[in-house]
Formats: sequence, C-alpha cells, structure tokens
Amino acid sequence: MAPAKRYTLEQVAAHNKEGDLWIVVNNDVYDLSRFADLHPGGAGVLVAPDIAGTDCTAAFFSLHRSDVLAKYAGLKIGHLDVGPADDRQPPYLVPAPGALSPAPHAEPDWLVPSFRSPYYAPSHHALQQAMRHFFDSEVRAEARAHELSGERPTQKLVELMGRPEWAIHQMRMGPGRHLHGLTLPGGVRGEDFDYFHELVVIQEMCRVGAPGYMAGLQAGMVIGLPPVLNFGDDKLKARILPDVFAGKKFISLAISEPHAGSDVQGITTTGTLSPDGKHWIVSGMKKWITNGHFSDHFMTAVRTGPRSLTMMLISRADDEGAVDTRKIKTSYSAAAGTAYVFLEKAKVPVENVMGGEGNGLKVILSNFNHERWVICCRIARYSRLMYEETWKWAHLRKSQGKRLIDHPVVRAKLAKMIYKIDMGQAWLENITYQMTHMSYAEQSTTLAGPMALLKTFLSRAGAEISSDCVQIWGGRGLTQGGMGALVEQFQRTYKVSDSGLAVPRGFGTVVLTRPDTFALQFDSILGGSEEVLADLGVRQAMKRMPQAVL
Ligand code: HEM
Repeated sequence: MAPAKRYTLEQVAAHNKEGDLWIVVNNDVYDLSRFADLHPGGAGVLVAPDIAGTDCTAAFFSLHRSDVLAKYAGLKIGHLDVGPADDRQPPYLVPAPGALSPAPHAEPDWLVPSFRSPYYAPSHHALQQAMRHFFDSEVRAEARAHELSGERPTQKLVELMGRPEWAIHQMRMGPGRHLHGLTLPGGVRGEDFDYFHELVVIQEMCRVGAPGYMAGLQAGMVIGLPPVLNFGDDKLKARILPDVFAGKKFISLAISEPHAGSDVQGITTTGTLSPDGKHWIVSGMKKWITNGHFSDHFMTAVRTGPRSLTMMLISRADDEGAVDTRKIKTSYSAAAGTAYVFLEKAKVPVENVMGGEGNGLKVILSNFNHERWVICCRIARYSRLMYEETWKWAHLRKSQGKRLIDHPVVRAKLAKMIYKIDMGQAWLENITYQMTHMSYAEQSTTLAGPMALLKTFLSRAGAEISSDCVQIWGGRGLTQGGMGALVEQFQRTYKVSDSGLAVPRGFGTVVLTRPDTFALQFDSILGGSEEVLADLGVRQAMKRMPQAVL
C-alpha cells in the first residue's frame, strides 16, 4: 500500500472555499469539496472562515462522535505533516476496535490494569478480549444504524455469531452440557465456561450501546430456549438446538397476553387434546413477544385445563397458516421484532410439551433467577456506558467559558454515577461468585432474595443515572442520532433494561400470593418492579429469620 500523502497546514489552508474545501481533523486531512452540500449539519458551517482550510479538530469533536470519521473514511486524503513520525500522536485518542476505554471508571475494576480481582482468571480475560474485538468490529456499526432504522439484525451477522469459532448463541445460554467439547473464543474450554464467562459475554454485548437492536439479537432465545435445554428430550434437542445455535432459526418465549399480562392465571390461550391423542390443538393470542415477528418457534404457555398450565413448543413449520404474527410499535427499537402471536387451531405434537402436562408454572419459574441475573448484568453495563459517554462529553463540551467537568454541579452528578456503577458491579460479582459455587436448587432458595434486591438497586440506579446524564447532555440527550445518541436511547429504553427481557415478554416479577396461585407483575410498565422486587427480597430474608432474635 502506498504511504498516505502528507500535507502541511499551509497546503491545507489554500483549500478554503466552496467547491475546494479541505479541513484537518485529528491529524488527518479531509477533502469536503463535494461532501459539503451533503453534510447533515449544512454546508454553511464548513465554509466558515474559522473552519475551511483549518485544523478544526476541537470544533469537530464537540459536535460529532468519532464513529462519524470511520463512516466517512472515504473523504480522507492524507495526514497532516506534523514533523518527525514520533511526534505524530493525534490530539484526540480514538480507541481502536477491541481496546479498553482509557476513561476512568469506564471499565469495571477487574479490567483496570492496576487492579486485582479474586473472581476472574486468565480465561475470562481472554474471552473478554475476543468478545470486545468481535462486537467492536463486527457488530457496533450495524447495531447503531439498525437501532435507529428499526431493521432487525442481518441474517449474515446472526449466522456469523453462530459459527463454531464464535458460538456466541451457545455461550448466552450459560454454562452447561451444550458447551461441552467446544473450544470457545479466547481458547476457553466449553467444560470450563462458568457464570463469569457468561457475564463477560453479556456485558461486552451491551457495550455496543443499542438496547433495542440487542433485544433483536436472539434475546428471545435467551428466555425461550431454556425449557428445551432443561426439559426437552434428546430427539427434540437434536431437532431444535443446532439451527438455533447456528443462528438459522429463531425462538421466542410466548407467555403474556393482552388480558393476562400480569396474571398467568388469566391466560386464555387454550389447548385441547385431539381425539387420537397425538396433538394439542391450540388457539389464542400472545402479546409483547420479543423477536416474535421473525421467530420460527414459540415456547408457549397454554391453558390445558381449569387449573392446568402447560408449556409447549409451537413451530410455524408444524402447522403453516395456524401461526401468525404482527409487529407491535414500542418505545424501544423495532429491531427487537416485538410482536403479537396469533394461534388459530395450531396442531402441536404432544412430544412438544415441556416438563409434562400441567407443569407449566414449574417450567416458567425454573429460569427466573438466571433471567434476573442476566438483566442485572445488562443494566450494570448499560449504566456504565452512559456514565462513560457523559464523562467524555463533560470534557469536550464548554459552557460559560469552562468545560462541563469544571463545574462542581456536573462533577457532583458524575460522582453519584461512579459510586452507583461500581457498587452495582461489585454486588453483581459477589452474587455471580455464589452462583458458581451453588447447585441450582441452592441458588433458587438462597439467591432469589439477594438477586431481587440487586435488580431493584441496579434498575433504580439506572433510572437515576439516565436522568443525570440527560441533565448534563441537555437537548442532545433528547434528540435521536448524533453525539447524544446513546444517552437519548437509554432514557427512552432503560425500562427495557430495567425489566430487561421481561417488558417485551410482559412479565418480570413472580409474586407467590398463595401456594397454589401466582401473579406475574409487569416490571416497569406499571412501575411496580422495584417495589415488588424489594418486597420479595425482604420476604425472602424474613424466611431466614429465626423465630426470635434478641
Ligand atoms: C469529516 C468531516 C465531517 C463529516 C464527515 C461530518 C458529518 C456529520 C454528520 C454525519 C452529522 C450528523 C450528526 C452525527 O451523526 O453526528 C453532522 C452534523 C453536524 N456537523 Fe458535521 N461533519 C464533518 C465536519 C464538520 C465540521 C468541520 C463542522 C463545523 C464545526 C461540522 C458541523 C456540524 C454541525 C453543526 C452538525 C449538527 C450537529 C447537531 O445537530 O448537534 N461538521 N456532521
């Protein structure tokens, strides 16, 4: 490759008018002669005397994200000649794909070079590096574009994630036999994959900063597939798992309904056994089904008797025409494919029943702790990303002659963000450590309360961080795209992270009201999640209280 051309500032200055317009940004020279009329910020700003033909790096970075330079790399014609090669360090640091952020507190402590952690081994670091590189270079650009446009993730990308060398869909299902025999990114042995590895995958995904798009990227699988893994027989697993893990087929969890969003007892989707006993005939309607619009399979809660709820796998291909879906408009990105699912006498083979007839509640509840933990990993990382965005912005943006960071009121808000994100991550890692050392049954009894309180804390902290970020960003925190894009998205979508996978599917919190009945509360739509989960945490603690303590 020929060496890039080098220009002096004097040479650049000669191109300073409409039709012949060069500028310097971060030691690179751009020819904007033909782009000026297409510039989203207008041509006028570019031909202004303090911009045209000058090094306008500071002005540029106070108005654009560094992604803009990557997207418009074709406008670059060479480098600024700044003397000996050793001096050519650009004024603004744009981290390369895969790099750690140099901004303080932008990474959890275990990734800060001078910090030590008892939880993470070399294999966690190796996986983190591989995941960071993958998501920065393969996913970020598509994710941010589709978050705005509402397009679902491309099939090409979903299949790339499913390739054996990445196995990302498999890793998102957590530790287990489905990973055995695999060599995972970073050289991690499938048998060694633990909850900290899973945490790494989830948190690296979140860093891309596109919550609706990320929901479109197999979130339905994360909540819809566990019953197949935990209750499906070998034949069913062999039929369903390979294509889902390869990213060729999609699965959703289909529980919530328009009339029974918060109360599973009210589920009206009904199944009756066919006269030959070979099929369930299922009719009804589901709502808020994440990925539903493009899913091939639906893990569906079906009423099979007055007091009997049964989970069954309903596939479009099993009864073409009996399963239909329609997209629902949401406040988060349409990329999530949130949908209605209509079932019209769908014929479901009896072998597709999960965990036995009438055991639907057991199947649903079996994944609740894990699902809440996944949500905690997500909110913790999204909140940190919002802090990072705002911290960097506070250094770029000037107001009243000072940078925002030089105002005590802004620093006070950043301080609150930092202690919340670092506390949340530390608590999350402690709980994750307990998970790696407990049996599933032990986790259910011992960790349900702490997990509920952790999620309450993280979702409350996320709401407060989002609000403080918008205050600092001002109007840019309220307009889509551009500098404040991530903060704007988060204030509009953190309820999705808050209740995570629960909002789209309609349930978040299980409240055991009587031993034989239960209600599932919407997590954040009705605003009850924090209160309900906090109460669950306290009630779980009450169970552990001896009869009398003086
Ligand atoms: C390589 C050169 C440039 C490219 C490729 C570029 C591209 C863009 C793009 C894509 C946007 C839309 C918002 C976003 O995605 O961030 C934008 C907005 C804007 N640009 Fe540029 N731009 C360049 C240089 C400049 C320069 C030198 C200035 C003058 C200081 C400028 C001023 C603006 C303004 C005022 C906006 C609107 C910002 C807002 O809505 O807050 N641009 N530019």
